[in-house]
Amino acid sequence: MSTLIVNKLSCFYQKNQVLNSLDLELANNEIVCLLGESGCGKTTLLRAIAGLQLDLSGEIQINAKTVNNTGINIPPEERKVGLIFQDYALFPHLNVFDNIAFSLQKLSRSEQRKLVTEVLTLVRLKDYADRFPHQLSGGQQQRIAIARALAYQPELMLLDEPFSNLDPHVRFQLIDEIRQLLKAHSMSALFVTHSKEEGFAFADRIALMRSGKIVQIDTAQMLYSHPNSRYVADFMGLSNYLRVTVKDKYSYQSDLGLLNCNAIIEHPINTPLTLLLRPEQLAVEVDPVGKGTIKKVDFLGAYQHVSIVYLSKHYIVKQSNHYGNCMQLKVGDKISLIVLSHDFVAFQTE
Ligand SMILES: Nc1ncnc2c1ncn2[C@@H]1O[C@H](COP(=O)(O)OP(=O)(O)OP(=O)(O)O)[C@@H](O)[C@H]1O
Repeated sequence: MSTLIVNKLSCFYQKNQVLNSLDLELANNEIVCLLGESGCGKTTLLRAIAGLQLDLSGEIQINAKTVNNTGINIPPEERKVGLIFQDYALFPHLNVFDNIAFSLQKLSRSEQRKLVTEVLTLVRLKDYADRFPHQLSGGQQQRIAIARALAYQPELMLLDEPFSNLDPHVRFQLIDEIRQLLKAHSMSALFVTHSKEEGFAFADRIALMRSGKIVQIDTAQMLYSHPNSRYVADFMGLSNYLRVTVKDKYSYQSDLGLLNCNAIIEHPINTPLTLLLRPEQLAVEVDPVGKGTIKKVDFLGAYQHVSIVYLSKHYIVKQSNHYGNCMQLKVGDKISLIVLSHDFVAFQTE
């Protein structure tokens, strides 16, 4: 069963369409990350699911219950979603205990005490119940915000850039902890971030948004290695593009020679296509009669990026520094450029 189904969801701010017939499905116990350029509608989508957004059309189901559709708009407090924001949103005048107990007012004091202790234990801050928010570090405040959301026993967690105020060391430790916590409690989560690295570390799948739509949803590995468009390819990492024509079912003809494919090419012979070549799918060899010239070498420790012009086209090649032996390439060196064997991704030539 799915925890969340979003079906043809559209949203307008005045005449400005921010969500455009968007579809999304989260399986039980699945964590999905929404990535996309600023302004593409990520926060609006979270707000719509939480019940905080007006002017919606389309359907939203949470655990098979329709919370939004024509004539249906279940209020936020009845949707059983936990919300966690970037700024923690703790009440500054309440201590940790009361911050968490705030949404538990229907319970008796002893029930509240039991639940608060339980969730504080989960986030490893059992001894902090009497502290006030200003007496906690950013990471601790965020864990309290998470404890408060957990105490509410939500069916779905919605997290809007929850880690962006934290320094990198605390951030990735917390990402790891919260992921384990959500998984241990079989909870699904939808998570907004600007950071691909956070998305990779936290989510099972990444949904890449553009102009109010999800353009591809898959594991981070698939989005990187098998993007369905140049937009996704470029968003996920550095890309080189090479014009090719289909020579036969198993090979392409290109400026870099004949490229043999592992899989059958579905396009007819002579179709012009554009191949995606990640920098690590290329290699260089110093060659005094090579057709390429090195323009720049950026040494980055474990690897280096080598910028090349080959037959008037620019390429970036990544060289791993496996044994501290990054090749001693110099600007101006003549080289030949080699395409390493891999599963090719080809797009229609624009
Ligand atoms: N209250 C509002 N009134 C009018 N337009 C709004 C309002 N809130 C957001 N928008 C517009 O809706 C679009 C989507 O905003 P949203 O905050 O969902 O984007 P986002 O992808 O979360 O952006 P960011 O990554 O910068 O946080 C933007 O163009 C924004 O300017």
